[in-house]
Amino acid sequence: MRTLVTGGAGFIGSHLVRALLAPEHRDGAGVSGVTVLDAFTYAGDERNLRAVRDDARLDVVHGDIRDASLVDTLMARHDAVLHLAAESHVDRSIAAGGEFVSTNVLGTQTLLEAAVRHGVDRFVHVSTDEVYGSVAEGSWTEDAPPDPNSPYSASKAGSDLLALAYHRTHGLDVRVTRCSNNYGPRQHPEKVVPLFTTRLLDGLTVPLYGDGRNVRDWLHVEDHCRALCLVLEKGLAGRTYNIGGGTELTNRELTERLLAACGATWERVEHVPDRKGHDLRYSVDWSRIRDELGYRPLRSVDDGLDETVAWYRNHREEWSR
Ligand SMILES: NC(=O)c1ccc[n+]([C@@H]2O[C@H](COP(=O)([O-])OP(=O)(O)OC[C@H]3O[C@@H](n4cnc5c(N)ncnc54)[C@H](O)[C@@H]3O)[C@@H](O)[C@H]2O)c1
Ligand SMILES: Cc1cn([C@H]2C[C@H](O)[C@@H](COP(=O)(O)OP(=O)(O)O[C@H]3O[C@H](CO)[C@@H](O)[C@H](O)[C@H]3O)O2)c(=O)[nH]c1=O
Repeated sequence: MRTLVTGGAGFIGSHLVRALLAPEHRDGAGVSGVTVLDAFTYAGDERNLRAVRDDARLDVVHGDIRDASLVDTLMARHDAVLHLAAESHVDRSIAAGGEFVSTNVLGTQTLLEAAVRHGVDRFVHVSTDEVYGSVAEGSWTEDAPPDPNSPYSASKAGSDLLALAYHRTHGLDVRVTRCSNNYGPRQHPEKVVPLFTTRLLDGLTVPLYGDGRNVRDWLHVEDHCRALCLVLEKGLAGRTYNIGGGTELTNRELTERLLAACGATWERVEHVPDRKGHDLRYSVDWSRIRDELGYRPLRSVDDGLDETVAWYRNHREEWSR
């Protein structure tokens, strides 16, 4: 199975490419080769793929998912698509939403059209728990209707609905995943874990939004990538799968752990005005992927965060952007 990974030079995409090319994974996923399609925006980075760049099974194409002609040419040569390319940062979508609609909605639609035209076997659309909106208590199942609040999450919800519509209308084998907050090595320092970690290691303060009581579920990027491989191998057409990490933390609790791991104290925390429309809590019920596909997270947040901080400490100079 020749697999096209969009956004494969980004944070999650590059971990996924490494997982797909790993020897222990080769047979299970039946992946014979991987093509990365990535526009190398500010979020894409050649260094993310350094570990696999000499692998003959990997082809990296610099290009845009909105380029219909390029997408058509590539789709003709692939059996499966793992679609991760997106504008991914909520704060940027609040500052300017245009690229979010353009890449996340229109880019996804461009890929879906070409996938139908070329009879692609499987199309895994990687989405987010943010499409459900905030939940005060309990957790959203896959049956909850989308109710997004930020321009980012609205653009992702639009792309999810389009993906499912191409399944219902054209019979395309689409599988949608909605995961919680990823963390791990090589994440862009705009996101809270690498932002706080790199700033603390550099002796700077960290900006905690509002009262810091917002809750996120934390998912190690390697657990997420294992889940995506399971969905690619064993998922069902037209089905949506929530993916969680199993540990919810308030931002204050997360900050506390990062301060400890970096050897810093609360004096380094700056309380700054809240994010506009800041969702209080995200939480997904991921029993479907557990019961149907056998997924469970293997990485504990305690070890995972410590390892992540250690990674940034060990790669500080190389990774300063
Ligand atoms: N990071 C998270 O916690 C998280 C959680 C849930 C879902 N997701 C979703 O997972 C996917 C990957 O997220 P990430 O954190 O790795 O994002 P990222 O910002 O690190 O990477 C996105 C990649 O997409 C590429 N890209 C952007 N626009 C493009 C375009 N028009 N054409 C081709 N490539 C383009 C970028 O160059 C980059 O390499 C996204 O779809 C995101 O919505 C992320
Ligand atoms: C950047 C930043 C963030 N925060 C807070 C806001 C959030 O409550 C929490 C996490 O913020 P971020 O790292 O930006 O992640 P969040 O907005 O939850 O969105 C992430 O997680 C989503 C999944 O839930 C993904 O779909 C998004 O692509 C990803 O960016 O930390 C701060 O307090 N200070 C900051 O400087």
